[in-house]
Amino acid sequence: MHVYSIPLRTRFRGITVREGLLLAGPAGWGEFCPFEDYDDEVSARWLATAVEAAEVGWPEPVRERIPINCTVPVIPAERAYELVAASGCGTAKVKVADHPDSLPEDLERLAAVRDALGPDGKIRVDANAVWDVDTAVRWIRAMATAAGGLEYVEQPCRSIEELALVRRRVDVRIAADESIRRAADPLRVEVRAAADVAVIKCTPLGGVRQALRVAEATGLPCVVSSALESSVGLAAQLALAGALPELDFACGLGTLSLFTGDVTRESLRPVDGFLPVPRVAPRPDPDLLATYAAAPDRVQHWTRRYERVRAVLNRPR
Ligand SMILES: O=C(O)CCC(=O)C1=CC=C[C@@H](O)[C@@H]1C(=O)O
Ligand SMILES: [Mg+2]
Repeated sequence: MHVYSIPLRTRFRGITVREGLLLAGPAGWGEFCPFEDYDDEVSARWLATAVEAAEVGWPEPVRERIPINCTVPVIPAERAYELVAASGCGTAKVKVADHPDSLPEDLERLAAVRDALGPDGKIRVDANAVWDVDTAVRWIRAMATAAGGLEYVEQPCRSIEELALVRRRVDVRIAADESIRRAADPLRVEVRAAADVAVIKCTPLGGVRQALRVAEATGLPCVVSSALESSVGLAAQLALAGALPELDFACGLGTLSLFTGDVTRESLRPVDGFLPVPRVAPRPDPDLLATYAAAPDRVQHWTRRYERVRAVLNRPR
């Protein structure tokens, strides 16, 4: 087992350094990387994903390559333009609503992203559940205008009921993310009246097979999106995108561009807006593991966390 610690280029989801634990088994490498605010019960699903990769492997894919969206964090408009123009992606996902007065900056960033993508590009936004219904309706309309059209808006409000109300009042598609992955039972969330698209992440859902079941249960077209993994964890997400029966949208798996480094020489960075579907996770490189080795106290933290969560996962249910 190895614990990595890789600085991010920009703050994302409130963090500036990404940490995770890599483990190896007969089927390959897996990654256990729940964010710090997740307790052991929730983290058990994240561990199940790592264990599936290391001990069982993934189902056969039905496609060989996945279209990828570039992810635009909360950065100034000029930097957003450069990031999107350099990405080679035809779709961009823009993080918005980072603070209560963010609207003017968000609109500027969206206009810059449209300039970089050109008229044929697709732009989606992610509000991470911060708006109430009226704010969502107002801001989505303003953002759709500034962006010259939106492909969808991801999780504008917290509850499924609120998503349904927003959906009736705007003519932009709604995507559900937290509503699915943070549900007590993701197999039983009723999102069809509240959303047009389901965002599915195998890392927090308990593995590729479980994520395929959740995707089917939503009854919606799906987008696979990252949980900010190294290439080892991203490989599982690509296996999911490769195995979904239908895939109509670009996937949010280009997030290594947010990292300053990686644990493998075969980094899963998109080329011309696509990533291949790997059969196994890329092998970590000993020198890179040493470069990005976590400090001893963090290794101890992750080792203890792993042991506690393993006990939760092994508990008879
Ligand atoms: O979907 C993407 O383009 C990138 C992934 C992404 O946005 C996220 C990754 C990790 C944590 C989440 O807060 C965030 C999301 O909300 O989708
Ligand atoms: Mg999201």
